[in-house]
Amino acid sequence: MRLVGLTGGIASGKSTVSNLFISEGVPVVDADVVARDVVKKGTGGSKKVVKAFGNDILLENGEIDRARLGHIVFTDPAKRQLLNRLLAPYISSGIFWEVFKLWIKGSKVIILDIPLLFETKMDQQTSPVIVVWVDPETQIKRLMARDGIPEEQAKNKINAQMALDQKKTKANIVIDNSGTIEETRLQFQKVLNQISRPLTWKEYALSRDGIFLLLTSAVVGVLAVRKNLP
Ligand SMILES: CC(C)(COP(=O)(O)OP(=O)(O)OC[C@H]1O[C@@H](n2cnc3c(N)ncnc32)[C@H](O)[C@@H]1O)[C@@H](O)C(=O)NCCC(=O)NCCS
Ligand SMILES: Nc1ncnc2c1ncn2[C@@H]1O[C@H](COP(=O)(O)OP(=O)(O)OP(=O)(O)O)[C@@H](O)[C@H]1O
Repeated sequence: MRLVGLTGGIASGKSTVSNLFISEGVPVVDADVVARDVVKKGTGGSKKVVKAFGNDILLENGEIDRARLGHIVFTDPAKRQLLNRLLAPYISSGIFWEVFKLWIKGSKVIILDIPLLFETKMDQQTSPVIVVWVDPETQIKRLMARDGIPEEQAKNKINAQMALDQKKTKANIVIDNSGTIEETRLQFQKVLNQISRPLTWKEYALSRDGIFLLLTSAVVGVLAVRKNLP
């Protein structure tokens, strides 16, 4: 099974690219969806967040007021770190569970759409890592339009993450989503071909599965030889 990392900046187009993967039948685990599930009313995640941030962040129906919590954490780095620290274990086990279910179903390639892939070091579990890049002017325009927020708020959200240009330098594959959706689709097709081909022997040998297989074979081999020794 191959876990492919998909990341980028806020509103750079990760969901847009994820949807292209889904339309080609490649399953995607979306960390934002997992992050929403783990703070639903009554969950352990929700209780932790309310304990740390107070009842003020709750809506009348008992669900977390995401806009309000977002406003707090996107303007205060210490509060953001606190929220990240509280939710990280729930989010990573949620992602693990989604991957496990897909693995049981026999999925050979799974896309992990994780906005904070590098920040949480989850890039170490994925290969290759795809970064969806967009030029800064387009990013801010799309973010303001999508979330209906003013420029200052959009900048706060962008600055809450590792700089997109830095993410680009860490990528194995970059999709430039500054142009039209059609231009992105063309780049996507090439990436799809790239990740759908089987691993070469060298890639397999260097992958964790390959190393595991090699070590297991070595141990089994040694045990078998020792058993037959006089
Ligand atoms: C702050 C919250 C309440 C805002 O909720 P909201 O519904 O407005 O936004 P949504 O969840 O759809 O996130 C939108 C985008 O914001 C960015 N973002 C979300 N959380 C963070 C964060 N902690 N740090 C930096 N950027 C973030 C991501 O690019 C994400 O795609 C929410 O994002 C949250 O609970 N974040 C903490 C959990 C987390 O780390 N999520 C990211 C998954 S790796
Ligand atoms: N190539 C494009 N041309 C025009 N609009 C686009 C393009 N790609 C994405 N968009 C729009 O930009 C916005 C952000 O895109 P998208 O939601 O895919 O980003 P994202 O990286 O998943 O965001 P987030 O980090 O918040 O989850 C959306 O409104 C989307 O419709």
